[in-house]
Amino acid sequence: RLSLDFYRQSCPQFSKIIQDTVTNKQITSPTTAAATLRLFLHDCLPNGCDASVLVSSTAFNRAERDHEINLSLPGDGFDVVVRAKTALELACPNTVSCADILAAATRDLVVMLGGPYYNVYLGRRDSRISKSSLIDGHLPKPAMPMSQIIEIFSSKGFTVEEMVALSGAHTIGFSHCKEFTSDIYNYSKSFQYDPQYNPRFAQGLQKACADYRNNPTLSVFNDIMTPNKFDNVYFQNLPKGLGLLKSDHGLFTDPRTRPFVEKFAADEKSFFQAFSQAMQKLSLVGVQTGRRGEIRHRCDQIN
Ligand code: HEM
Ligand SMILES: [Ca+2]
Ligand SMILES: [Ca+2]
Repeated sequence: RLSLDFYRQSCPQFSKIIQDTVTNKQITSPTTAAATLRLFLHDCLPNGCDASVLVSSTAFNRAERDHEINLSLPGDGFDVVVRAKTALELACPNTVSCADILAAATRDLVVMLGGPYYNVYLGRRDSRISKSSLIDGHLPKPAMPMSQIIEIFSSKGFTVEEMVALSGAHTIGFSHCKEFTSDIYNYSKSFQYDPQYNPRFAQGLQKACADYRNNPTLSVFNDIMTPNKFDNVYFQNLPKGLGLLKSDHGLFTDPRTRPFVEKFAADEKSFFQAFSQAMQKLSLVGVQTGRRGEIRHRCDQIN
């Protein structure tokens, strides 16, 4: 019951307001696109694309946002949604859901960085719950075995190829040192690193992260070659040992995922096609429509 022109009558300025907000925000804060794309994933995998990740905790409820895995979600992703919501409430009060804003803003930001356009169907409603305790097991972590990562995505209806395509999101953005230092910076093995890393890359990472215990904000680009461009270079990096996270390497070493890494590395068009199709599918996971859920007045608060 979602549709492309859901707001045609009720909020004809919808697309333009999102587009303007996103453009301004990305120009002033270039980390916004990656921040928002990851935020969208972290909304959609646990209990569907329903803006549950945007809700702030209260004295009575520990919200998803305060789950450990969500603490590193950057403020810019939340901020761009709030800005669009503020503008949309002025133009069309009580009409547009935060979940639709996040879905549409993510698409527009991917396109701004050179990624493919895909259709975002609209009419999602916002969740009336957000519980930190419901997150476990729904989001992938770099140290998980590939089987478990595949299982998380397949439980939401994604094939292995779609999972690999979605992981191409790591063509932009960055990761904090603590997400990969156990692999490149293993003191007990006297500076040995996981052999899947290119040795010079591993040394570079050791240097960049040398002080990460004192400075937990230290971070490294996911795609060291073209960190701000949405392209297929992420996949070209993996066979060279230039993947950052253990899960990135895993996509190349695991025989189930490797053929897709090779295909997307060789052919950007096929990556873009698979990514757009999988993103459109991601944007439909578990959506609430009709009279379920609500249109939140504020994206960080259940009505
Ligand atoms: C396959 C399993 C995946 C794992 C284990 C994983 C894990 C991670 C981790 C640990 C980070 C670093 C976060 C930080 O330190 O702040 C990260 C960053 C990121 N992830 Fe993933 N991810 C996966 C798949 C995906 C998918 C499917 C998407 C989107 C469709 C995605 C989008 C992003 C983006 C855009 C960033 C950069 C965030 C930023 O720069 O602010 N990831 N991921
Ligand atoms: Ca959600
Ligand atoms: Ca890139």
